[in-house]
Amino acid sequence: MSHTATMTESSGNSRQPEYAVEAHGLTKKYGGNLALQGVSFAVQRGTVFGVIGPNGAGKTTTMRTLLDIIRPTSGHAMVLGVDSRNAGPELRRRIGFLPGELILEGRISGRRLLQHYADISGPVAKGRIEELAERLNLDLKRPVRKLSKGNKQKLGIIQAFMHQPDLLVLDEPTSGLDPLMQQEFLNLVKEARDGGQSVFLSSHVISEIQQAADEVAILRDGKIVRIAGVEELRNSAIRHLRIVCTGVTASELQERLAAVSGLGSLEFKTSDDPAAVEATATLEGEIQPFVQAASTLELKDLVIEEPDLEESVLKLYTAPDQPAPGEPAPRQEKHHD
Ligand SMILES: Nc1ncnc2c1ncn2[C@@H]1O[C@H](COP(=O)(O)OP(=O)(O)OP(=O)(O)O)[C@@H](O)[C@H]1O
Repeated sequence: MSHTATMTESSGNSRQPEYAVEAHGLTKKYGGNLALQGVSFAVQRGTVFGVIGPNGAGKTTTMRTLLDIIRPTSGHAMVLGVDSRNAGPELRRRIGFLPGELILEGRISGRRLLQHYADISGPVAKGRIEELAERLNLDLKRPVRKLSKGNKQKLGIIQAFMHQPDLLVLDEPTSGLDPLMQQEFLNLVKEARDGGQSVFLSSHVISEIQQAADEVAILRDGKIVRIAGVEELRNSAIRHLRIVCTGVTASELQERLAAVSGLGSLEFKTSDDPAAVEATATLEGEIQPFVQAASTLELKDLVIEEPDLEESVLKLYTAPDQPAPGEPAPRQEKHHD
């Protein structure tokens, strides 16, 4: 595999990498424990890429590898066009990192701490720290050690965003934030993306990924089980439906719908109308085959609910590794070269 990043011409003479991050077969072993097992993905520049997965899936390990805090056992990553193993201070300044476990102690005020970070990270526009603190409702005068968990998290977010880095790497960024602040954080992410910055974030919260990310990777046991656009994931998600019809018995209804792909088993209910048959079921994937089959019935009522992204992601957390025969293989890696 090539160790050079894919480059595209941008305006002027400079060549910019097409991908802000490219992970190529990252593996990480801790003794006998395989924390990462060949993780590959690519984050297109100017987009938000979310990683979601259960505890211990390898999200933090992936991030630490990208930042060269730890070295992969095998594989490599390109970050802003540079091999992460060659990451020097210059590359670090172009990255805003919010670690998952933020340890902030000391008597100094939030403002002093941020100024100290600004000396390391490079120039911060005048008034930027105050603007972010105001938006996140954080008192910069308070000593850091006296801040609550949520307020420490806000300081962490400010230090990651303040110098408007090309890439933001954010590990569980909203942990400890109240819903209003979570929303403000999501606004910051959208603004960063709209300004051309790239964002790589991890989360446990599916709704947050759904709101913030363009693309999402689902990580489980150190492996990526699926990478998809949020819309694509939603379209393949599970929907709940309810059907009420006349002119058929329960078993005839079952027979008529038996061939519909993605339809779960029908659960029959007692209908208000004694002449009608009522059933509920789940539907996965395309709705067209079901709608077609349903159109041949004497429908009294049909409800197809909004797809439930959460349910479908949770299913992927526990789904078997290999796709069932006849099903398309999950998309694991984007084209890089
Ligand atoms: N320093 C370490 N030494 C040994 N094992 C480790 C170390 N760091 C992580 N692991 C193991 O690697 C696996 C992945 O951990 P990681 O922290 O990357 O998961 P995560 O997806 O970030 O989980 P969480 O959502 O709980 O933060 C886990 O099994 C964890 O126990």
